[in-house]
Amino acid sequence: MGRSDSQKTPQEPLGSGFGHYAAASEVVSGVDLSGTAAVVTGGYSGLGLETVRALAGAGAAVTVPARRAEHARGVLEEAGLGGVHVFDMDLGDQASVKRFAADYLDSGQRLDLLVNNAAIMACPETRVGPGWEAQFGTNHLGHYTLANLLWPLLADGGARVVALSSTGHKRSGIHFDDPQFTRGYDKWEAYGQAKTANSLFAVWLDELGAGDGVRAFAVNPGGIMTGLQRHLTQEEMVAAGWMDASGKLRDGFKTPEQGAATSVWAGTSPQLDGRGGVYCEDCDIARPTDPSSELARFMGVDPHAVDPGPARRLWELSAELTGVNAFG
Ligand SMILES: NC(=O)c1ccc[n+]([C@@H]2O[C@H](COP(=O)([O-])OP(=O)(O)OC[C@H]3O[C@@H](n4cnc5c(N)ncnc54)[C@H](O)[C@@H]3O)[C@@H](O)[C@H]2O)c1
Repeated sequence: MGRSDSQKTPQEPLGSGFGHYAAASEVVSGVDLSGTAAVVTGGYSGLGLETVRALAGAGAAVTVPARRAEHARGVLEEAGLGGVHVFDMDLGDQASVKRFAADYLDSGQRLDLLVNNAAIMACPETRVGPGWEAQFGTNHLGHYTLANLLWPLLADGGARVVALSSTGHKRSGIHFDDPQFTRGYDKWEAYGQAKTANSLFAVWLDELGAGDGVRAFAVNPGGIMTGLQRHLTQEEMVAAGWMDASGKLRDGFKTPEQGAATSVWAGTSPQLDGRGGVYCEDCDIARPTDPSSELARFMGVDPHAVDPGPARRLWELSAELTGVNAFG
């Protein structure tokens, strides 16, 4: 298990040929995923729903673990995706994650792709589980436990794991001295920590899993208006530079179907065979952030989000907090 440094995938683009606005359906056009199975968290709204649509459209059997399963079933049926399996799961509740993982393992299904897509963003200070900061507890620790408990199936299938990160990672590394923000809460710093955690999780899972053929990728989907912004006022979105005062989005925003493209690409592209542990955007491996570029706020990956040192330390912290570690 594990790899030597010389086998690491460089954080450099491959030239996938898909542009910024490629749609998820284009990425799987002509691709046959029948006989494969995927789990997509939060796969009934925003990017998750479009990820499910693309994967199921290409023939994959898709399961959506959902906090509101009845609601999720209704949405999926209305979207013409009634064949998608839906289970209950609240990522902020470790017992619920464990129940879902046990149910999935019992279901006899295989697992070729896990998309850790669900998240909350910039919420008011909230605690989950034993007092964990909600964005860290939900976006990172929930998915950490889910992937570790599904590890036997991931390893069986030589699966890929896709972890949704964000340009939000640029806002913060991991606060190893106070990961739960007990000394003062900042909603963007907490989202930044959680999205850095999603990326570092992919880096270290890839390190641990590559020997068993399991490869992991972090994905920045780009900017897309979805339910994720529910905790923000229009003034805050203007201040963030996402829209002008009239509410018009800045250039570069994507539709949800375009926003799902990089998740689908990272989960299925043969170009990534034998690679992993990298941060992707616009259907390619992202470049490291170029500080001289005007787009540096929105594009590229900051070194702290792909650094194996904190990635390993975060894994150890997560194992200690959750009591779960498939590699312990
Ligand atoms: N929309 C953007 O501009 C953007 C930008 C960068 C990254 N992302 C990332 O993309 C992913 C998808 O976001 P989206 O924009 O589609 O948002 P969304 O709000 O439409 O979807 C998030 C999903 O997560 C689910 N979820 C939230 N809390 C949960 C919990 N406790 N248990 C189970 N499920 C839970 C929600 O029910 C929802 O289905 C997120 O990881 C987000 O951080 C989005």
